[in-house]
Amino acid sequence: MTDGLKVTGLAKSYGPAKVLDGLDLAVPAGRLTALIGRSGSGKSTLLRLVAGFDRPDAGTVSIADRPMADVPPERRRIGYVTQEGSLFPHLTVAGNVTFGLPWRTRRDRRVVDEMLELVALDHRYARRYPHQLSGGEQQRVALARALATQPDLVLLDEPFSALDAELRADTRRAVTAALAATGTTTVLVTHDQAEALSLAAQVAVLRDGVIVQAGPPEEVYRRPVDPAVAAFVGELTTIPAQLTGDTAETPLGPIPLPNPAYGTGTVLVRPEQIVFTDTATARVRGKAVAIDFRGHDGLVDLLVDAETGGVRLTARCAGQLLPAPGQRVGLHLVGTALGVLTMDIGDGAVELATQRSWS
Ligand SMILES: Nc1ncnc2c1ncn2[C@@H]1O[C@H](COP(=O)(O)OP(=O)(O)OP(=O)(O)O)[C@@H](O)[C@H]1O
Repeated sequence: MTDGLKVTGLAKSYGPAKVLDGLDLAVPAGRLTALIGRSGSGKSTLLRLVAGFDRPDAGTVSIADRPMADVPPERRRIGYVTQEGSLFPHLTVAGNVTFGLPWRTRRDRRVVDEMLELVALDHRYARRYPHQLSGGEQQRVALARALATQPDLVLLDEPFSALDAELRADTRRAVTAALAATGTTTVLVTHDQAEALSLAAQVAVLRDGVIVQAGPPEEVYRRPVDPAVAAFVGELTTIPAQLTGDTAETPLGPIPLPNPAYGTGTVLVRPEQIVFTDTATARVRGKAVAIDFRGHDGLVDLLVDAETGGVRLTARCAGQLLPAPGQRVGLHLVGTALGVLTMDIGDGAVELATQRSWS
C-alpha cells in the first residue's frame, strides 16, 4: 500500500517543552488513520506541521510522495476541518463550498450540488448561511468545502466533538461515507477511542512525542504494545497467574499469552474476555458485587469464590443479561491475554501497569 502521508523524524519544541521528538508515521493512501493520545500529547501540533502552518525543528513531511519542506500551506493540497468547522459566516453554503475553487468553477452549481450530495445534505441548503445550520450540518459543509478542491490529504481535528451523541453518529456516518467514496487519505484526531476504533483503517497512538503504536484497530485493541496503550484504548481487568511459557494458569483456567513468560505474574485481559456461564455446570463461580450500567452493556465487579482464588475481576456483559448485585454467576475466560506484568502486584495492577515490565 502506498503512503498518502509520510512523516519521518519530526521534532517540535515550544521553548523547553519538547512536544514531538523524532516522530515517524506512515498514513496509507485512500484510507482513514485515527490519531489518538492524551490531551497535550501533540496531536494538533502534528496536524499543524503537516499542514505547514508551523515549521518543524527537524524531520520531513511528504504528501502523496511530494516532499513538503518548501511548499507553503496553500500549495500542499490539504483540506483541514476543525472542531468548529470554521465556515465563513458572510458566505452562503454554496459560497463556502466553492471558496477554494478557481473563479470559473465557483459559479458552477453542479459542483455545489455534487459536494452537498456527497456529504448527505439536500441541495436546497446551498443558499443558507452558516448560522442557519445545525452544528452537524456545518461540519458537513466544512467537509464539503475541504473535499471540493480534491485535496491529496484531509486533516480532521476533532470534527465531531462539539456535537451531541445523536448528531455525532449521523455526522460521522455522512463524513466517513464521503471520505470513503472519494478515496481520500485522511487523518482524524479524536478524543473518543470508540470512534477511532470504529472509523479508522489504522489507529496511531501518540505519546511522549512519538507514535508508540500504529496498526489496524483490532491489533491496537487486542495486541497493545504496552500496558499504557492497553489502558488507553479500552478497559482492563487483571488476573494473578502462573506463567508457564505460552500459557498463563489463572483461577479462571488457562489463557494463551501473546509472548512467552515464566514465573508469577499478572495477566491483563479485556472485561469482555470474562464470559458468564451456567452457574450449575461452571468450573469457576463467583458473585456479582457491583454493576456499572451503561445501557447497551455494563461492567460487573466480581468476587471469585474463595476455593478458586477469591480474586476480584471486572467482566463486561450485555445490558439485557446483567446480573443483579449479589447474584451468583459461572465464569469462563476466552481469547488471548493482552500481556503480562511479570510481577504479582495484585489489585493496583492497572494503575501501576505503566511502571512495570510487559511481555
Ligand atoms: N504555539 C504554541 N506555543 C507554546 N506551546 C504550545 C503551542 N502550541 C502547542 N503548545 C503546547 O504543546 C503541547 C501539545 O499541544 P497540542 O495542542 O498539540 O496537543 P493535543 O494533543 O492536540 O491536545 P488536546 O488533545 O488537548 O487538543 C501542549 O503542552 C501545548 O501547551
